Amino acid sequence: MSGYIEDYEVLNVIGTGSFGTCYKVRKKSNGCLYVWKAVGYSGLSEEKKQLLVSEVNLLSELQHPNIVQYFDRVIHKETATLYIVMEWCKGGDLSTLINKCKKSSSFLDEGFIWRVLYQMCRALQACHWQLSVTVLHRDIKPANVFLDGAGNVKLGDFGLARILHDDTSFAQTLVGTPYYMSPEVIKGGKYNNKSDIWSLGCLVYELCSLSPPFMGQNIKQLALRIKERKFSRIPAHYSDDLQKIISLLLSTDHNFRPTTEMILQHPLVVTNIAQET
Ligand SMILES: CNC(=O)c1c(C)[nH]c(/C=C2\C(=O)Nc3ccc(Cl)cc32)c1C
Repeated sequence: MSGYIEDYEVLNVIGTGSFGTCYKVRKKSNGCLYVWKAVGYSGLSEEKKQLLVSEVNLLSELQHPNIVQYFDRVIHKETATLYIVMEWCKGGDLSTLINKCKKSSSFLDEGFIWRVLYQMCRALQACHWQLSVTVLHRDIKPANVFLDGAGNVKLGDFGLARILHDDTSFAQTLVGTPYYMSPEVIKGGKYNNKSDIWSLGCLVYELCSLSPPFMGQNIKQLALRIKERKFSRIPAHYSDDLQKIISLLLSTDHNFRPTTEMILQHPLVVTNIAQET
């Protein structure tokens, strides 16, 4: 399905993510709110343009309560812009939530953090196994996790980095600081499903500590910290169970990192999620 830009009323800019600007829009035919991400494709080869459209078509097949739903795509040839129309998440993103906690010197509730872990695992499970091909998110971070109005946590903004940028290696990460980059990718290895699990571990850690587990003054120092895998315990008021599950997700060897299924069935998760529902 492909719509037209005239189908939508642009309300305001809500952010600039990887490879594009996001706008809050209203669809004229039903009055519903959506977000569209404007991605310029003028600099892409014909092959990459086809890849981009097929990638968006693949993502539109990903239908899951914990994945931001792709609804439509609009190709505006006059400006060589692809508009990707996605679900409106009225609760905003986790990066904004973390910044609010920092400003108010407060912490997120442990129960909320367990719910984020659980629902993000469900989202990754769908990405990794639901379709005929494995979809790796490749850019899990607080700014790409959203909250709807019903307490659901949603993974969004699938970094189209693999298409829009040739090299997603550590050294070539041009958009932001790669705090969540996994050890195997730093060493030049292939990004794999377990790399998403590492990033999820970094995300859960940051929800607790309001800072990433690994930081550095520069890319080189950050890479060293990640490879050394030394990180402080999450704040003392959070449970040992949460500390243990984060430590498991941050296993240096990706072979020892659990799959989404193993996490969802892990006794620590089952016990703590049962208390939440
Ligand atoms: C302060 N943040 C907001 O107000 C906010 C709200 C209420 N929603 C969003 C962002 C999105 C949103 O609501 N749906 C989205 C789908 C894809 C992407 Cl890349 C972003 C969004 C934002 C940034």
